[in-house]
Amino acid sequence: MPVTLSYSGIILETVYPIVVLQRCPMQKTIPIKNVGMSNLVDNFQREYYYLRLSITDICNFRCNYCLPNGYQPEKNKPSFLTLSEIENLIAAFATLGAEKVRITGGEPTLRKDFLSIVESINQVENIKQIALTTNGYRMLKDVDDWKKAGITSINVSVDSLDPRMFYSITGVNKFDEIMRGIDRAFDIGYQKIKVNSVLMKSINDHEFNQFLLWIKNKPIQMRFIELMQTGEMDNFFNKYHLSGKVLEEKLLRSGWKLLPKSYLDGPAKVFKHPDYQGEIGLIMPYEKNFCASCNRLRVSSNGKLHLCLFGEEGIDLRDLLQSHEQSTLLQARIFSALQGKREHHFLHNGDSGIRQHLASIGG
Ligand SMILES: Nc1nc2c(ncn2[C@@H]2O[C@H](COP(=O)(O)OP(=O)(O)OP(=O)(O)O)[C@@H](O)[C@H]2O)c(=O)[nH]1
Ligand SMILES: C[S@@+](CC[C@H](N)C(=O)[O-])C[C@H]1O[C@@H](n2cnc3c(N)ncnc32)[C@H](O)[C@@H]1O
Ligand code: SF4
Ligand code: SF4
Repeated sequence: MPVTLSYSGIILETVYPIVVLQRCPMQKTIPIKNVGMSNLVDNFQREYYYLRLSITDICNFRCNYCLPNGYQPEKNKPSFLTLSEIENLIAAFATLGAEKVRITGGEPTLRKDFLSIVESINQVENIKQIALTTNGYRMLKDVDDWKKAGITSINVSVDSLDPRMFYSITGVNKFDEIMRGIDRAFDIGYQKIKVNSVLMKSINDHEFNQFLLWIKNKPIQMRFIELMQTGEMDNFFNKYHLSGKVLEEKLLRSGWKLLPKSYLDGPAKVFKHPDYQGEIGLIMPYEKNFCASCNRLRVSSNGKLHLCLFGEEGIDLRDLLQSHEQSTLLQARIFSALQGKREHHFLHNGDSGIRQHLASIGG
């Protein structure tokens, strides 16, 4: 059944009625609740203030859980969003209420115009945080420039504190340099660094106590991420997935306390202990209700809006990123698409949608 919606006086033709109909098969009037609101709110009353923007899917690492064979160039692939397309995109999201942009990839810092991208996002009114997720390859050399350009917070992936294991997971022998990059970030004034580690049974789970020791006197938020199943994994997931619940119980037993969350925070459950300067974050996407607090949307490096980390093909925005004058239409398309966002992922059924690996969208 076609449904006509309007946003800021513009008639929207498509509102993804199938999703809505599946939720209420008996209803003739479709209850789209958020029509006419200027902020990004979905049909489950979740609000979106946080955009994860992937600026490239190229990566120079070969993480065993992500790109075990390294980055494979594709023929006839669309080019990455240009600086001006990114400016138009961020301006539209900011008008819709986004306050935080996370730049991710692939490895985002490999883009030659990385600093210009950050600088231009920094000019957009209403954007309060520009965060970066990086493998840390360029951190030691470039973190000063990142800060000057406007990066407000950095998440860096370090899957092991043992340099040999680090090499075996990532395929890159840069452990010491990445550690020095983190130190440099503190030296130049970052108050906190978040470190991501994908939890893998018998690969790095035995390092938990070393990680604790590491953050005792450092303001690091050490995050353990449950391995998520993606299309390119064969037996990897079954062999190595470990629930973060075990760590949560351990933390609670030894006096760590769950901290409250801000509306701009990502999905980690964050714990604090009076004897530690650092914090522990657990990202547990297989936990019940993980998606209830979803506050983020994603745009891929070729300009597709992804409502969920897992799932659909993406909604092309690129034709509306060509000039500032298209902003209202662009906002309308984003708003309309959001009304089709699903309540949660279907990872429990082994369904990661089209997601072959997380480098394609930035995690
Ligand atoms: N399933 C799922 N995983 C997510 C989501 N957001 C982030 N992650 C995973 O969390 C891990 C860390 O992500 P980061 O890029 O560091 O960002 P974040 O945890 O959202 O960080 P903050 O914005 O600093 O709170 C990655 O492995 C992501 O794939 C999400 O919405 N759903
Ligand atoms: C896709 S990477 C992109 C940014 C950057 N290259 C990096 O590694 O930080 C973003 C995050 O996704 C995580 N990730 C990748 N594949 C994953 C998977 N299958 N399960 C859980 N986390 C994953 C990585 O550990 C990293 O922290
Ligand atoms: S997790 Fe990040 S660094 Fe590792 S292969 Fe994927 S995109 Fe590259
Ligand atoms: S899996 Fe999808 S719905 Fe759930 S938190 Fe992540 S992006 Fe949001």
